[in-house]
Amino acid sequence: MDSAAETIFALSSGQPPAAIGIIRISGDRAFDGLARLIGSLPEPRKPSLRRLTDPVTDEPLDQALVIAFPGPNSASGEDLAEIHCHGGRAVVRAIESALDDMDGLRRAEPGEFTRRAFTNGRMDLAEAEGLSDLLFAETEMQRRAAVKMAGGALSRQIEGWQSEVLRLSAMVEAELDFSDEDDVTEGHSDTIQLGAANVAAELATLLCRPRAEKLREGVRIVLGGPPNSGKSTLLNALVEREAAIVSEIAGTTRDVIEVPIAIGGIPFLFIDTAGVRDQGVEEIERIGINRARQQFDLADIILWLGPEGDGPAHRNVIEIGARSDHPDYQPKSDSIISVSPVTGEGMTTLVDMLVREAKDILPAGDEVSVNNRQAGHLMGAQSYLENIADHSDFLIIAEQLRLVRSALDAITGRASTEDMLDALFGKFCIGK
Ligand SMILES: Nc1nc2c(ncn2[C@@H]2O[C@H](COP(=O)(O)OP(=O)(O)OP(=O)(O)O)[C@@H](O)[C@H]2O)c(=O)[nH]1
Ligand SMILES: [K+]
Ligand SMILES: [Mg+2]
Repeated sequence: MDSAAETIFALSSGQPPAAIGIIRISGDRAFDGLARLIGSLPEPRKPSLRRLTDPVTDEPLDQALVIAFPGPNSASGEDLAEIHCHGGRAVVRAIESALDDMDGLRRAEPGEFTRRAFTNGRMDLAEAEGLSDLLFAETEMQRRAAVKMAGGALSRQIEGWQSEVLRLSAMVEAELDFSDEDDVTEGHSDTIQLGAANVAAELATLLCRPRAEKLREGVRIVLGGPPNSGKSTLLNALVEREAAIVSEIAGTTRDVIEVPIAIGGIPFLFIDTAGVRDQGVEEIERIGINRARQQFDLADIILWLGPEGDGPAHRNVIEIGARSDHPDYQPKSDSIISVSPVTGEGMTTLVDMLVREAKDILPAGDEVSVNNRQAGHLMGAQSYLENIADHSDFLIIAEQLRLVRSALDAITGRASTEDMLDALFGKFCIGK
C-alpha cells in the first residue's frame, strides 16, 4: 500500500501524564476508526462529548471530546479525527492500542501529519519550515520570526515574484512567436530587462538580511583575553551560573565553554576560551589556545578583556576594562567601559550594549528572513536574472526566466526532492 493511503494516528499533545491528551487520526479510515470507538460519528467540526469503548473487549476506555474534520479542509488535507481524552498514561495507551488493533491504521512517523498537509497542498515548504522553527522556538524573538514564516510571509513574497517572472516570460514568448516578422519592438526588450532587474534588486534586499539560522544558533559572543583577565568570572556573571571554573591560576580554562542564554528575548551563545599567551605554555594549554583562536574566527562579537588595542583582528570587537575593582586595574581610554562582576560596575551597560549589537546581527522581527537553504535558491534566481541583462537573444532570456521560476519553486517546495522532505519532516515530533 502507498504509505500516504494508510491511516495514521498519534498522540499530538505533550508527553503524558497531562490534564488532557489529544490523539489525532488522519486518512481514509480515520472516521471509521473513530466510529468504532464511540458508536456513531458526531456532526462534522462540532466537538461532542462521548464515551470511548474498546471495540474488541467492549471495555469502557474514557469519556472524551471528539471532533471530526472532513478532508480536504482539515489540517492534514485528509479526513482527520481528534480525540481529546484524559491525559493519563494508561488512558492514552489504551486508546492508542485499540486504534493499533484496527485494520489499516498504524502509528504515525515523526512529522507525518505535517508532511501530509504539505503533500495535500495545505501548506507549502516555506510555511512548513516556519512551523518547524516554531516548534523549536525557545526565545520570544525566535517565536515571532517563526510565526511569520509559518503564516506564509515569505511564500507570499515568492508568489509575487513568480507572477512577475511569469508576466516577463509571457512577453518573451510573444516576442519569440513574432520573431520571424520584422517589426520586433525594441521597447519590449527594455521592459523585460527592466522587469528582471527590479526582481533581482528585490531578491538582493532579502539576501542582505541576516539568515534565519542565526536566530536558532544565537549571537556568538566570544570572551577573549590573556590568562587571569577575568573571562570565566565575567561569563559566569553574564549567564548567572557557575558554568566555568574560576581560579587565580593562570591557564585555568582550556576547553571552549559554550552557554546558550536568552537576554530580553534575544538568543545569545556566550563562549569562554583559554587565555591567550605565548610564554610558558604546556601542551594542553596550547591546544586550548588554538581552540580559542578558532572561536575568534567564528564569533559575531569578540568581548576583549586584554590590553587595549591588542584584541584579535575581527570586524566586531568590544573592548572592556575588566576587573575594574581589582587593585592592579589600569584604566583604559575614556570610551572603554570599566566592568567588574564583583562590584557590578558596568554590567548593565555591557549587557545593553550586547543587546543593541545583537539586533543588527539577528533577523529583524518585522521583516521576512530566509534560511540558508532558501538563500541558496534565491542566489540562483538572482544570478539567472542578472544573466538577462547581458543578453538580447529572446531564446536565452526565456531559458533564464524558466530557471528563475524553478529556483523560486524550490523554495516553496513545488520542486522538492524526497531527501529534503525527509530531512525536514523527520525533525518534527511524532503527532505533528
Ligand atoms: N577583584 C576582582 N577579581 C576578579 C574579577 N574577575 C576575576 N577576578 C579574579 O581573577 C582571577 C582570574 O579569574 P578568571 O575568571 O579565572 O580569569 P580567566 O581570564 O578566565 O583566566 P584563565 O581561564 O586562566 O585564562 C580569579 O582569582 C578571580 O577571582 C573582578 O572583576 N574583580
Ligand atoms: K584563571
Ligand atoms: Mg577562564
